[in-house]
Amino acid sequence: MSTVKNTVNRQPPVLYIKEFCRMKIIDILNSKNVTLSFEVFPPKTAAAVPAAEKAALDIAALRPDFMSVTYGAGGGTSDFTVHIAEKIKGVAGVEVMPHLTCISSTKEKVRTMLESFRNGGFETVMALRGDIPAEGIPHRDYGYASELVADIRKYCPGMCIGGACYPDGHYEAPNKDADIENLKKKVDAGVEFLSTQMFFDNAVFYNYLYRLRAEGITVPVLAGIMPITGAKLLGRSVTMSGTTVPARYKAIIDAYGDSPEAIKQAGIIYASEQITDLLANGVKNIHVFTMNKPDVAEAVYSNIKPALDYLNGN
Ligand SMILES: NC(=O)C1=CN([C@@H]2O[C@H](COP(=O)(O)OP(=O)(O)OC[C@H]3O[C@@H](n4cnc5c(N)ncnc54)[C@H](O)[C@@H]3O)[C@@H](O)[C@H]2O)C=CC1
Ligand SMILES: Nc1nc(=O)c2c([nH]1)NC[C@@H]1CN(c3ccc(C(=O)N[C@@H](CCC(=O)O)C(=O)O)cc3)CN21
Repeated sequence: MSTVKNTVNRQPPVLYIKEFCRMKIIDILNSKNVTLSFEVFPPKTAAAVPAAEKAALDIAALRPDFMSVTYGAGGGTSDFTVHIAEKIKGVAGVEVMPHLTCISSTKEKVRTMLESFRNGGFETVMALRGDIPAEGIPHRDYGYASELVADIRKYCPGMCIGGACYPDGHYEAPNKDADIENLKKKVDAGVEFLSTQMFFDNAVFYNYLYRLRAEGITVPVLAGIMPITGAKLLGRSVTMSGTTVPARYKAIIDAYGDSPEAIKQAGIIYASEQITDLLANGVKNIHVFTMNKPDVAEAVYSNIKPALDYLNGN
């Protein structure tokens, strides 16, 4: 008589993505010559939800190719990431990629978040390690984004995964070569496209892209553009990104920093010019950190829309 071996399956059950969500970000990137996407961040408190919702929906009304919602970055809280993402997708019908960070998370929390992404109909997640909190790391389930990528692959097969990369090198990496080697591991773990940290010097980006391709990293790379609309934002951005600020940008901040209106317009012009140059040099995918400012997103978009339309054959 044969016996059936009673095996205990210790693997958690796999989460399947709902049928109805169909536009993965990688498919959007592959479907057009050039794309424009906008990033927003979630509110910090429940009281701030209506204003954040309105900002996100006003930005979505511009009809970018897709949007991303950060995971509690820059003072926001991850509690509202799914809520804001659902509004954008459900109300405006714009595809969304929620971010997910892992450094302050347990495996259980990651799984719960992935479940809520799946229930919200999201087919793409931006997998990040996340900023190290000032008060230290509360959990040690994850060390690097590549470990999160591996877990998403395991728990959510079929989920499209994006990752971050650093044209100026990540501030914790000993040098750019090591950073690119680590990036290769992350891509090999299952990242289908990359999105860069903000940069203000396109030459830095072109050089970086050349190095990625030479290392065999062939996935699409979204160029991350931050319109600097105030001197304070530049300070915060440099602190969080470690990116270099070209002398000509410093001169603009020095000249107009004290005039909110002048510096805002200068930031819009600088970002629009950066994007125009990137598109002219064959960069296909532009990702703008809108800082939840619909007027800034709209101004940048209207400057570059004719170029995008032309390159897309419209
Ligand atoms: N919260 C958000 O929405 C966003 C956050 N970020 C920030 O970007 C930063 C890093 O996140 P990720 O790029 O996802 O992290 P990552 O884990 O890919 O890389 C972080 C650092 O660890 C190094 N590293 C990676 N794998 C390694 C390995 N196997 N061995 C040794 N070193 C390794 C990298 O070179 C890099 O210096 C964080 O500060 C994150 O918060 C960036 C964009 C958005
Ligand atoms: N290291 C790092 N962490 C991030 O979270 C991050 C990046 N880099 N680079 C790409 C985008 C840019 N992000 C940003 C950039 C700036 C702020 C920021 O200045 N936040 C303000 C609050 C803004 C407001 O409430 O209006 C802050 O005080 O932190 C937030 C997110 C999120 N992303």
